[in-house]
Amino acid sequence: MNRLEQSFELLNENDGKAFVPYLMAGDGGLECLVDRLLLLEKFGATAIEVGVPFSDPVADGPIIQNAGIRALKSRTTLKGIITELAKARELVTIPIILMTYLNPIYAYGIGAFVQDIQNAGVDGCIIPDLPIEEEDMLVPQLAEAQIELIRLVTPATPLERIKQIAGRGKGFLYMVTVKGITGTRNLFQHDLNQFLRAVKELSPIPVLAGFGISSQEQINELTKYCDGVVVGSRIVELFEKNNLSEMEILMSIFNKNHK
Ligand SMILES: O=P(O)(O)OC[C@@H](O)[C@@H](O)c1c[nH]c2ccccc12
Repeated sequence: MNRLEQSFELLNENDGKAFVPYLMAGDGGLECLVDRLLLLEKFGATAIEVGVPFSDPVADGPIIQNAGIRALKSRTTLKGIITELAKARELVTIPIILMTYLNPIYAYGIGAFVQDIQNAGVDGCIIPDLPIEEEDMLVPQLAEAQIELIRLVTPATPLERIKQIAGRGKGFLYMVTVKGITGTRNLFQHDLNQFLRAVKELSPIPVLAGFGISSQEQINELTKYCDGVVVGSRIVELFEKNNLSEMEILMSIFNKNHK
């Protein structure tokens, strides 16, 4: 069983909810990546989504776009990130999910990419611009390397397609909460809970909500209807401000040491 499946099994046994923070690799310099991953693990992360900076990040809002620009300015490369992740794997026990657009993988070479991330102990990938119709170019190799592709559905995805997408995955289904880009928001569409419930019903694997989540209130509300949350922009912002105490507070309900 893959590390991701294991983590979710453990959560289920304890009636727990998952917290998956996102960070941009190379923001603040690639040399701080391992320490940041360790910190997120200590604060109670279930798994960590590690973003690869890219020049045309079509799904990203301003906070993550800017983090990507900072990372690219400090000359972060996919190769460099994978090298750091291999070091992290010796210390970090929770699953690592690499989030990248397709283009950097393509430029790296698909075979080399899969082999290198497998050696680095990566457990999953999120590739937002890889539709299920095109998966064959990559997913068989990932499956062979025991790396899960985490697939996304959004409020614009028809129910029939949600069923199809959810039925393919093993790790978790990423439920995008908005028809839009990443970034903190105060309000969600009023029918979001209904949508979450419908997705949850259709999905044989855990469902995590992401996009626009930045407060404990939002987390408490959303996790009534799903198995956990992904938080990106808020975490990126707190790392940038070096406001680690606020990060610890945001994650405190997930930190078993505090219970
Ligand atoms: O930043 P937010 O609104 O908290 O959303 C999570 C998100 O950042 C992270 O999962 C992510 C960053 N870039 C992406 C691109 C596509 C899908 C997901 C992502």
